[in-house]
Amino acid sequence: MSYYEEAKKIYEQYGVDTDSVLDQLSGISLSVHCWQGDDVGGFERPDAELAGGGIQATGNYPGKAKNVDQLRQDLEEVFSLVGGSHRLNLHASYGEFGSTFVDRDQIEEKYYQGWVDWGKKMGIPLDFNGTFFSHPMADDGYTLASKDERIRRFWIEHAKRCRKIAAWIGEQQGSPCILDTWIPDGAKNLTVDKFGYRAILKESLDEIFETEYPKEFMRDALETKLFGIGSEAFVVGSHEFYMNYAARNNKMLCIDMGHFHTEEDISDKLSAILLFDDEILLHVSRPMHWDSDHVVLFNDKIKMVAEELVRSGKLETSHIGLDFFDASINRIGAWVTGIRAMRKALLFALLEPIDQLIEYEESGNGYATMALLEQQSVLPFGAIWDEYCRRTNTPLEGELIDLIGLYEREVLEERS
Ligand SMILES: C[C@H](O)[C@H](O)[C@@H](O)C(=O)CO
Ligand SMILES: [Mn+2]
Repeated sequence: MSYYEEAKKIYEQYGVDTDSVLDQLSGISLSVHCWQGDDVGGFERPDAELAGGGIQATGNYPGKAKNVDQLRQDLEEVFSLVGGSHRLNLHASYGEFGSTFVDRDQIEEKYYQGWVDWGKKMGIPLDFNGTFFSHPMADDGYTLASKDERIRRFWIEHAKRCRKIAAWIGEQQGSPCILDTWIPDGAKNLTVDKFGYRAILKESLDEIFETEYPKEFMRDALETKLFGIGSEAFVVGSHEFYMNYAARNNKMLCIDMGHFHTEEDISDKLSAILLFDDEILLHVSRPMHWDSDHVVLFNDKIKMVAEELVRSGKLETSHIGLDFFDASINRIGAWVTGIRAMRKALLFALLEPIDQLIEYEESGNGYATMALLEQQSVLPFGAIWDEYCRRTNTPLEGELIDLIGLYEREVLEERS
């Protein structure tokens, strides 16, 4: 009997059918962020770099993608090493702009046609993000909440164009494009007129959302945040702000695991949000002391998020995006590790004997609930994961270091 067959029998004793779990797992889409490949630089200008905006990429590992072709090449490598269904989450700054500079308030559909075509060829639908940072018009810390009307209008125009582009992408690919809006607006020091800034942001959003797009083409998500580098004292688009805005305006919340106090249990927020909202967008990340965007690992926090999605029965209407960027290590390895870690967490959660756990809980047998969860942690999960890799024609864990090393030597080291 194979290792998998043995493991399957063990899970059967808990009423879990591993074959149907593996089928279910393949169908869950993970939206892979394009920005791990070039440290959030984008391709608006040669050698563009992430600047300002309360986020930071640290490290200078060689081989980063310097143009769209290199990024696609890297992504194709990544997708060959991770199994299951995926989407690509594209930032507006990654368009194909040619040799002329195209400012953010001038972007149009045509700059993203190449990505849509590539996505269709790869069987990978796209999601989209407005880029409200790394730009002189964001240098004073405010974009959509700016008190400078010229700056505010510039970013409103960007946001409107992003929505139009997202709807166009969704229509072309036959799958709704999730548009995430994250703005860096906030202040390093004490801010007196918080109410005023938030009122301006609300006004900007109201105008941006005046145009309705069909749900089958695009959906809007708003990303909340507690603090950022350079916005330690005040973030306009806080959790409470967007919770209220989203609820009253029928928008989706984006919950980034790095955007809360590091001691907060992000997983606990999910059932509270999903009870009232049909959909949610997650930015799965691994904050270390701050919103550091470390590579996601198969750790307790990720497991707890995956468990909540499965236990709440809301996996179908949850959009799982990844948001990490580590410039200090092999970027392909970073991507692959993070994507696979999220997939492992989902598998781990899907293998739970939920009905039995609930039965114990409802009968007041707290010890049995705890004991059953402890048993789960020592079941042969690795055998099921290996089988998933086999069924999706992707490498086993033990093969990754060599494969990624090979790509590094053959491709990344050739980049000047
Ligand atoms: C690049 C992304 O837009 C960014 O990471 C955003 O999602 C965020 O989390 C900012 O802290
Ligand atoms: Mn994020």
